[in-house]
Amino acid sequence: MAQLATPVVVEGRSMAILYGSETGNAEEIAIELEDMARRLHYQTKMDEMDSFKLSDLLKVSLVVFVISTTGQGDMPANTLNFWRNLRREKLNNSNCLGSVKFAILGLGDSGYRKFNWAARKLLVRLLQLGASEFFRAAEADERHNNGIDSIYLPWKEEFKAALLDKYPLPQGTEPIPDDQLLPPKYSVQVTPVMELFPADTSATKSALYSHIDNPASLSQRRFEHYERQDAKFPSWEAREDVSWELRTGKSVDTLDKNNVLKDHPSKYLLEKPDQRFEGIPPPTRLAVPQGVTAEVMDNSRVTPVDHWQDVRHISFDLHGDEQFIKRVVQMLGQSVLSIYPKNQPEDVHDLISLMDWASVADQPLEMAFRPTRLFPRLDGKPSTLRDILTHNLDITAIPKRNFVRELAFFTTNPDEVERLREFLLPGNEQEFYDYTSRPRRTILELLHDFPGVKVPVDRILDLFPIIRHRDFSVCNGGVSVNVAEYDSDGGVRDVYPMRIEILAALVEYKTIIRKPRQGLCSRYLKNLQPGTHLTVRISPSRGRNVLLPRPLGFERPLIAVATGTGIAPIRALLQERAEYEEGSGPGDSLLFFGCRNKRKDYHFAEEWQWFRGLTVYPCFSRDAPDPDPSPPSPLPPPTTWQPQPAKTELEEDVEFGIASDEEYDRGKKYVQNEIKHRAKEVAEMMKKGPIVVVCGSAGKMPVAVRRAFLNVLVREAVVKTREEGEMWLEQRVVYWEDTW
Ligand SMILES: Cc1cc2nc3c(=O)[nH]c(=O)nc-3n(C[C@H](O)[C@H](O)[C@H](O)COP(=O)(O)O)c2cc1C
Repeated sequence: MAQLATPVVVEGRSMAILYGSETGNAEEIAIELEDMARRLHYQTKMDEMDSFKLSDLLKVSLVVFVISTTGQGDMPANTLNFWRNLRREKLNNSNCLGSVKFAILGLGDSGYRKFNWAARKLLVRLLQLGASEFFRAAEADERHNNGIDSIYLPWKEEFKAALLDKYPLPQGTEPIPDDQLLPPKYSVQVTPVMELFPADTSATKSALYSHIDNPASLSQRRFEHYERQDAKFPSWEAREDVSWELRTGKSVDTLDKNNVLKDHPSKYLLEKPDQRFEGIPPPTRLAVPQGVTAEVMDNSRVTPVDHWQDVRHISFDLHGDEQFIKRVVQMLGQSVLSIYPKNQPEDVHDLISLMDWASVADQPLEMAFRPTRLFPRLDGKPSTLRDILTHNLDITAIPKRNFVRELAFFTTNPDEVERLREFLLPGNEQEFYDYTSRPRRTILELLHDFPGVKVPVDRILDLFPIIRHRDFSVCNGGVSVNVAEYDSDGGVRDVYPMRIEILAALVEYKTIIRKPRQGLCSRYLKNLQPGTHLTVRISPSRGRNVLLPRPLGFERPLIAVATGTGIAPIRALLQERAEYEEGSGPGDSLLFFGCRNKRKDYHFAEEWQWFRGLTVYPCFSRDAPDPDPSPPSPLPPPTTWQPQPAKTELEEDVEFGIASDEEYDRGKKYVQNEIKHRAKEVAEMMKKGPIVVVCGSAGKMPVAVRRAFLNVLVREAVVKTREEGEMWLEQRVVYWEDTW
């Protein structure tokens, strides 16, 4: 391993690097910036914005924010507390951040209407509170040729130069070069066996399998220690010998000395050994902040097996006290369920073998200092390396630059060092992309390609990314259907189970290296068995404020547009509205639902008839034109609309690569075309100031749908121009997009 180069502690030279990130890009950049700052001898603190108090900003000499924009110009979820504090009214005109010097790098996508809004909002507020910008802000754009790197990489170089220029290093101190290894940021240590069992100083390896003649042997006590921790994960000796047994067909109860029984630890296992490497990760739960217990009740595939996509309808019972259930009910129809996926046992085993970690894999770890996002075990027991690799670290993520850079320090093979460093040289971005992102190569696969790499255990938290939770829109709503207040004897329960459902499209694909791939969470969900208990989190979805308080919002008509699993939040909303039918009653609803085939992915088709006042226009993009053109709704087909030549700006959907009117006429139905096709009906509803909800994949669809609405408003003379139409949508309509 390379020699350590320790940054010098320089008085007053400190930097906080705070990130707001949904999918990890901002976090990766924050990690890189921290590395750069440490090499310039800054004392650093890098974390999610939410883990930082406002007053902490005053304690460091410089603050760098790396923040992406999500939703429709929204702040990422892990910044919301920080942002709420920053916006408190009583801070107005206080100049409370007068001593703070900051820089902002925003990440966004100029395909969205509110490009980099999170960074812009943050910048404005920090300046309002008296903070000063010590380096110019930049807005990286996913749309550029090299994605966010096109702006970020040159910005980083300029930023580094500015730091050295404005805050020079003390005389005699030089920046630490990139090819020298910095000390780890986090502290991980395998608990020494002697510390676990201090009385056992005379224990020797020969005692390992001989506790019959040495009843207090180290191995016996050590095994029992692990056994108590988690019956499913015995010590490494057990694993090694189980695989030996499977290979040789010999029994574990063999004699290793005359008349001494080799009492194998696997005798104590509660399950058959060969089950332990089947695809199901152990159900060990993590102490997720605000997490709740959910029990899987059902996990059914809703698309036929011959359909390209496996879509799951999964229901859970949440367990909590009355107060908790009431809180959840308040937001149920407009909430997201966060799931924390785990790695597969065979992948973990594979990594342990590759890294030669078998001898320590099942020993408890001491983590004096760990990343905020790395949640410990819920049962309070110390995590082992195998635990961390199973539940916390994303060993099948696509390797990022930080990972590859660090890895070069942990191989003794000079060819591997050269190859790894080559990836990161300026000009080799495409090569790196072709090796990693394009084929969606995983960290585990990369490590197989570089067999000389042996990562020391104390580096794992610095090196491997942490598993991110995945959010799923809840697809059921309403109060009465969800709360079971009585147990089977009719008595009131202390704990109220509450049913919560999601619709999850599993990500499975073939890449250019022709290996079938599965997302981490998809693989986890696919194997999730009814009866499994897991820790989840439930939180309001972003559009909630617009639609609540109930039932006010529900008195307005609804125009819902969904594609694919985007139907999930809309089903929840419709169920919520149905709750109020008896009272104030919801307005009429129109649903435009886009999918491929009527018989394959028309989710919840059989349910729509039960909603009063709902008209559904399904749009099947891959079905042949219906021989019977009558729509499945009681409304008469429109008579006034005629396809127009693509003359006006409003009709240039083709520019977006989406279906044109001609394609529509050939039977390719897309939601945006159908909206235009139903212009009269949509316009009538638009005049009533409806709630418009657009859910599904981000990108072209929401843009095309908004254009279709503008098209309708102009064609049907609700407004005169597109600009007026935009104002109509802003002011007269509640327009909510939930896309991902
Ligand atoms: C669902 C979704 C919504 C987004 N909304 C916006 C947006 O409103 N404005 C914008 O500039 N970028 C938007 N983006 C682009 C992200 O900001 C960009 O991909 C960024 O690199 C993500 O960084 P992160 O991984 O740190 O979250 C959106 C991306 C997604 C997936």
